[in-house]
Amino acid sequence: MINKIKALYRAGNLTTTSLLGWSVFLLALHPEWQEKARKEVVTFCGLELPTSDAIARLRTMNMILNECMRLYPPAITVTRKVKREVRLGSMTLPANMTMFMSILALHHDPQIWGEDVHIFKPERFAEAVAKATNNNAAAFFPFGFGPHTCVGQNFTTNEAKIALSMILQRYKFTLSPNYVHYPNNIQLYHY
Ligand code: HEM
Repeated sequence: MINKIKALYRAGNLTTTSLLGWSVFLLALHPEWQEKARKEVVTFCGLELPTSDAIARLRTMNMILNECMRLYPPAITVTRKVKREVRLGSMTLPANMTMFMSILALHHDPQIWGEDVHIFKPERFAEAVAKATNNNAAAFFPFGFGPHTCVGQNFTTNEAKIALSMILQRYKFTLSPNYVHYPNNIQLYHY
C-alpha cells in the first residue's frame, strides 16, 4: 500500500510541475498567447478561483497545454514488455524484450505535424487531435495509451488549468534575458 502511494506521488509530482514550468516558459515567449489565455480566464472566471464549470470552458488553455505537452512531453517514453514473440510490420520482436516508445520523437515528427513541427502553435489543436496529427491521433500520447494510460490524466489536466488560471489572473510574465535553454529529461522513478 505504501509503495502504491509513493508511486502515485512520484508519477504525479514532477510530471505536473514539468507541464506547468514549460507552459509558463512558452507563454512568456509568446505574449500573444499569454494574453489570449488571460482573456479567456478572466471571461469565464473573473478574478475568482476557477470553478469546475469554468475550467471545462477553457478551450484556448486546453490548446496551449496540449501544444506544451507536444513540444515538451513531461514523460518522454512509454515502456512495454513483449510477452511472447510477435511480428510488428517487417520486424520480429522476441519474447521478454523491453520496448521504449519515444513520445518525444513522435511529437516532433514532421511527417505527422508538418514542417512547422518545432514551432509553438496551439492552434493545431483547435479541432480534433486527428486533424492536428494528420489522422494519426495515437501519435499524440503525452499520457501514454491503452490499458496503462495515465490514471492521473484528468486530475492533472484540471490541476494545471487551475494553477495556470490563477497565475494568469495575477501576473504577466516575460523571459529573463539571462535564460539559457537547457531542456532536461526528468527521472520519475528512483527506487
Ligand atoms: C502532466 C502530468 C502527467 C503526465 C504527462 C503523465 C504521463 C504518464 C505516462 C506517459 C504514463 C505511462 C502510460 C503508458 O504506459 O501508456 C503514465 C502512467 C501513470 N501515471 Fe501519469 N502523468 C501525469 C500525471 C500523473 C498524476 C497527477 C498521477 C497521479 C495522481 C499519475 C499517475 C500515473 C500512474 C499511477 C501511472 C501508471 C498507470 C499504469 O501503469 O496502469 N500521473 N503517466
